[in-house]
Amino acid sequence: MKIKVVVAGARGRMGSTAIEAIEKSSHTETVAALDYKYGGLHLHKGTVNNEGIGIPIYTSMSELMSNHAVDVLLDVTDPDAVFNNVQDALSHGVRPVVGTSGLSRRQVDEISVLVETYRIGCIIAPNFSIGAVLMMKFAAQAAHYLGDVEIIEMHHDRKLDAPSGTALKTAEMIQHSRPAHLQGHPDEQVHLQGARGADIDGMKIHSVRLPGLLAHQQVLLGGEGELLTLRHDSFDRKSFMPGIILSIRNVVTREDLVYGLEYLID
Ligand SMILES: NC(=O)C1=CN([C@@H]2O[C@H](COP(=O)(O)OP(=O)(O)OC[C@H]3O[C@@H](n4cnc5c(N)ncnc54)[C@H](OP(=O)(O)O)[C@@H]3O)[C@@H](O)[C@H]2O)C=CC1
Ligand SMILES: O=C(O)C1=N[C@H](C(=O)O)C[C@H](O)C1
Repeated sequence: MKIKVVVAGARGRMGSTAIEAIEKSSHTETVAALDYKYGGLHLHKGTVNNEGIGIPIYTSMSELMSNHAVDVLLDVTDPDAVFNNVQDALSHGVRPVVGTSGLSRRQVDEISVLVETYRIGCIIAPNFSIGAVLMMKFAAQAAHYLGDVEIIEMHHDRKLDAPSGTALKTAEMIQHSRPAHLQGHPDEQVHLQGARGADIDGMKIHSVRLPGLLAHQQVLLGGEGELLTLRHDSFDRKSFMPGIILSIRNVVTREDLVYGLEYLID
């Protein structure tokens, strides 16, 4: 039996690539799209039609559930939509796999409580790319020895949130191995607001948005007379697909919340 997946954000860049990957896998199938508009229409290769071609679009989880058996919700929408979608899925017994960035720490904590209440699995993956997850793990390992860190994340100019979910998760992972401390000159003078980037425990995060980019991150770790640079590049959204399929297959086996793909890979 294939795992039945509903995709929220199915018309978008990630959603349409994910549907192709879900269809290609012998373990998964897409049964419907959850959207905020176009209910009653169908979606085929990212295009909405009224000819019944492709998967049906629903604007309510209850209506969707009364027409289809569903195991997993893949959410790749936007920061304003994701939290409601996850709450809705959990209350309908559907396991969320969340790729959407921009969830606050408080929202993640609330999702954790819901997961415990309903006792069904949920995976939140700030980055589905295995290479990016390795870069984050290596950065956390390296920060134990080289504790002065600056993160530069670079994305396409259609991205809504800054800093990226990946940069925030990287900083969070580094916080476990790096005691909080001031970096740079203690009497530093900033003459242009934002010049030194965002600050987490003294670590700096810089966000670049440009056409031509997709998703890239450098973690710079400085020591006396040396610099370690860890860099990851996603050149194609296909880089996220193995992580999505891994998450969908894994979430159906669990009853807890996983926040980060590093817990699914050794
Ligand atoms: N975890 C990971 O590895 C990755 C995560 N992402 C994240 O995934 C998200 C989507 O990225 P991307 O595909 O580039 O963005 P897109 O803007 O291309 O796609 C998002 C889609 O979601 C739709 N949408 C908005 N609100 C809702 C809603 N309430 N219900 C259903 N659909 C909705 C949008 O519709 P409309 O166009 O009408 O607004 C749009 O079609 C972002 O948060 C991004 O950061 C991206 C890449 C990798
Ligand atoms: O918006 C994107 O494109 C991406 N968003 C995620 C993030 O915020 O980290 C993951 C990846 O970087 C692509």
